[in-house]
Amino acid sequence: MAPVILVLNSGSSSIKYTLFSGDAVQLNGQISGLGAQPHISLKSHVTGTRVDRALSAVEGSSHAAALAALLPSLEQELGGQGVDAVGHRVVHGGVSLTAPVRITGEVMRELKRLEPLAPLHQPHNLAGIEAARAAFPKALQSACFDTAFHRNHPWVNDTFALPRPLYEEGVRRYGFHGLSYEYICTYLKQTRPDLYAGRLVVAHLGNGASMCAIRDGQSIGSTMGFTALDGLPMGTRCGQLDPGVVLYLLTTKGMTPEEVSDLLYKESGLKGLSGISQDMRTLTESDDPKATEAIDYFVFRIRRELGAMAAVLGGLDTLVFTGGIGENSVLVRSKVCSDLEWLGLMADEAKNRDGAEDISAERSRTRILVIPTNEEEIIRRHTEKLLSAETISA
Ligand SMILES: Nc1ncnc2c1ncn2[C@@H]1O[C@H](COP(=O)(O)OP(=O)(O)O)[C@@H](O)[C@H]1O
Ligand SMILES: CC(=O)OP(=O)(O)O
Ligand SMILES: [Mg+2]
Repeated sequence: MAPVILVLNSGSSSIKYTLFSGDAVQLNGQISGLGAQPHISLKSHVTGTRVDRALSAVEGSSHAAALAALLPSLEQELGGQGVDAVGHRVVHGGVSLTAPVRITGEVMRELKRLEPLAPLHQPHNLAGIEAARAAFPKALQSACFDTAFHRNHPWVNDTFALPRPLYEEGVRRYGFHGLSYEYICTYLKQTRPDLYAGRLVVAHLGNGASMCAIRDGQSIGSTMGFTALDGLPMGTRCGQLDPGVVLYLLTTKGMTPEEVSDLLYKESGLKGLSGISQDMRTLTESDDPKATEAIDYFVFRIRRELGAMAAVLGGLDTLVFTGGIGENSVLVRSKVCSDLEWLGLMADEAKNRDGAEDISAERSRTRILVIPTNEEEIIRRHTEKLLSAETISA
């Protein structure tokens, strides 16, 4: 029988979920607006059931409560069939968790220790795990890490120029969005092996955003570092910042560490620059010059990193756009790709507008692709492997 696997991607204000039977999606959806205006949407690809409603304040009061609200629909869908495994996206795996694992007490302790390094994500990832353990006590629970994809990147990309003992205790550049990069790599390997074998840059542009230089399916360098604050500006995160600014905020301005953390994680990026919104759609529709400036800064940083990555790779064969903005924003893709003929890169504006997978102009030496990411599918594959390894050894 095909294993039944539930995949949970618990974010700061949302839980995205997909129920798989084997590799077929049986049901998917998300609970959004946790802590504000909680809402559940769900679509069954088997029975056609749809749910689209606001959750009550009680149902939306925590990740556990929200998962409990989802259970009746899941149980109805399963019709008495059990869930064999629950696969979780976990943003930070640190130095030691470098591959998907079955979640044990020891794993949970290590993940908890890493919470300060991913305050927007890790506590919610762990809340999702606790809730799933209570709801599906017999199922295998697996953790798949955003950091794992980068663990073998070169040392020069792994370290900061700080005294060595700090590196030894784990102050390193980890890199994130690894499940998304892994998905793009497996997709390219299957569909365009020639491009997979070349010099590749993937721009994962969502609410969180990062870029990764890839060779033969291996991360060579990424824009995110010790935490998911570094690199590109994001919805509410600052991206690359002179550490002197942090010292200034703490000393001259006398801000507390919590205030600085909130400023850098929740009030900066597109939201901080525009003063309007963290949402790229809202900024694109706005005619306020600050919205345009926020988009321009976002694009400027992407182009800067693209140049740096092309230098690290010794050239560029393929640029892939993915993530909510990368997949949907015609404007951002167009601005990123403008005047890059020197890099052999030219977009075809009609293809860009029409939603083609390959949006490069005929005479572009570098291919420009738009590929929807699928972190859930990667988590399913890893979880299924753990499940079958345990069945064999049992
Ligand atoms: N049609 C669109 N045009 C421009 N931006 C879009 C569009 N659809 C989604 N986005 C942007 O994608 C971002 C969310 O990306 P997503 O990858 O879904 O986020 P998350 O990191 O939370 O999973 C938001 O900034 C949103 O505005
Ligand atoms: C790591 C990270 O930034 O994740 P997300 O894009 O889901 O916020
Ligand atoms: Mg994301």
